[in-house]
Amino acid sequence: MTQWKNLDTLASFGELAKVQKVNLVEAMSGQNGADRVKKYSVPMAEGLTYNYAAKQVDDQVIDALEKLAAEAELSDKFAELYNGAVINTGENRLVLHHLTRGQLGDTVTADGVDKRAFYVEQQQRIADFANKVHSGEITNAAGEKFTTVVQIGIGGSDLGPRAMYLALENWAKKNNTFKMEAKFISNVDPDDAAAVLASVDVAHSIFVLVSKSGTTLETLTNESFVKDALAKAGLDASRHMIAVTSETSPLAKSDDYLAAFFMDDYIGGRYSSTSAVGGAVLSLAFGPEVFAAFLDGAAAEDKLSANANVRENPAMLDALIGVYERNILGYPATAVLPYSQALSRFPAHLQQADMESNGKSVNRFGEPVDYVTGPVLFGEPGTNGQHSFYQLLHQGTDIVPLQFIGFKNSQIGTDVVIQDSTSQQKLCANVAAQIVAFACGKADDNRNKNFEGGRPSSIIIGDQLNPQALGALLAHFENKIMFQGFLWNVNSFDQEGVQLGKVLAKRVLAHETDGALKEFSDLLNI
Ligand SMILES: O=P(O)(O)OC[C@H]1O[C@](O)(CO)[C@@H](O)[C@@H]1O
Repeated sequence: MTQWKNLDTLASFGELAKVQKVNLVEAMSGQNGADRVKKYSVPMAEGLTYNYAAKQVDDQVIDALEKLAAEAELSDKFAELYNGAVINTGENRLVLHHLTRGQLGDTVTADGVDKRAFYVEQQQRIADFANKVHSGEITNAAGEKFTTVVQIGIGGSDLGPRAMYLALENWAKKNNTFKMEAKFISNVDPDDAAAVLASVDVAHSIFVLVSKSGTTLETLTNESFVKDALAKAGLDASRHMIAVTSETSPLAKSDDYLAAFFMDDYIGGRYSSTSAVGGAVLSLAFGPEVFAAFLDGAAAEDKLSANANVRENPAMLDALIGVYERNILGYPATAVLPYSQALSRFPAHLQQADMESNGKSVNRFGEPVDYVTGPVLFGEPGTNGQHSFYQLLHQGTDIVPLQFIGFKNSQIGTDVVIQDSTSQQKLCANVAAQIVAFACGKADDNRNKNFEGGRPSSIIIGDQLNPQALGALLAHFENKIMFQGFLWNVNSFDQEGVQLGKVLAKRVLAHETDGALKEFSDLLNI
């Protein structure tokens, strides 16, 4: 059994603080920089590479981080997690999202069933269902094929699947595996559902209601919104809706759905993209084979994450460097910057994955911690972000460590040569330029034009964003977040912080308010 200890009680953390800090401007300038780019690079799965040359680390720092990983028992804790320990202590639950994409360790039995077999069974049921929809065996009441899939869900039941869909939409079109367009309704803002419904042909749409708990206010409200639209169109909602939920949720018992597919309480919402939550919409949109390839990529990356050798484990290394930046260097935030339009919603997904997991002030035993935990995370695709918030990143008073992602090839392959370079080359040139500009800066006598440099970044580089690479990328970040939670000794798998707002909103709707809550309710005309 591993020991769960606060970060600041670990001797190796004290030692880490004493290691000489790296001067990133010097480290990344001239031949030094060139050598570091070659040296500080580690293979990920599916042809991806994690390069940390422009991070504020050197061999001494990495040695100290290795000791920290060993003392914090990161590898052993991961093994306990995938072998079925109750890692989510807050909710007394196992944490099994890795099992949705592969058998990493022992057979895990819970609720009397082999959990890997359960997840595979659900994948198979979804695959059969999707194939029947595509072949026209399952149709609308008029016997016509469904052409669009609309997912209804919020948080983890929206962000991951939506980000993954957008990431692969153009790839699937280019590779002739695109089956159906997908749309997403998430916000309880009525304009969200109304606009999506106005943009689809409801008679040929299949709606996927996704809610693990089956009780989320926004999702149930949007379900009613959709049912109302179906009824107004003279359609039987139960011929147009499927549900993805846990077997214990109220939705599981309902006859309102054409079919129901299951995840369980051991899959956190923000870790559910590789479960039935992502599986239904992605299998319908792209075919089950594409979803299977995505799972393969995630499984391959999980295997690397199980390697106890920090220098060969990109997720663990990334996590350790992130903790070094947060707790020793004192940086408050991090930005995820994919130079890939297809990853436009990937930062939004990671925002939930990271901030809902590690935005905690108490440790696993409910005791306050005396150190900072999860950073603020934000991001947008490059090069768009360069024309937006990069000013602050280059010359602002805070140093924000950056996580770039880039691909050598586009997904569609259509390109144009302007001024001797393609758009893809321009995209890649920009990310290379940004890494060096952030790290090295540029001295100028005019202070307004001076760049201090010393702003750390890493980059994940791949050949092309395909289903396998996307799976590996997702698993990398999920595992990074998990390792950081282990280091901070927080429970990364509950989210009590979202409850208070929900309770107060219910009170407002029941008109049970006083004080400031009543005044704001009045101001908003509720
Ligand atoms: O799938 P459900 O149960 O509707 O939950 C949706 C989301 O709500 C949250 O519980 C936060 O409010 C997330 O963690 C979760 O992803």
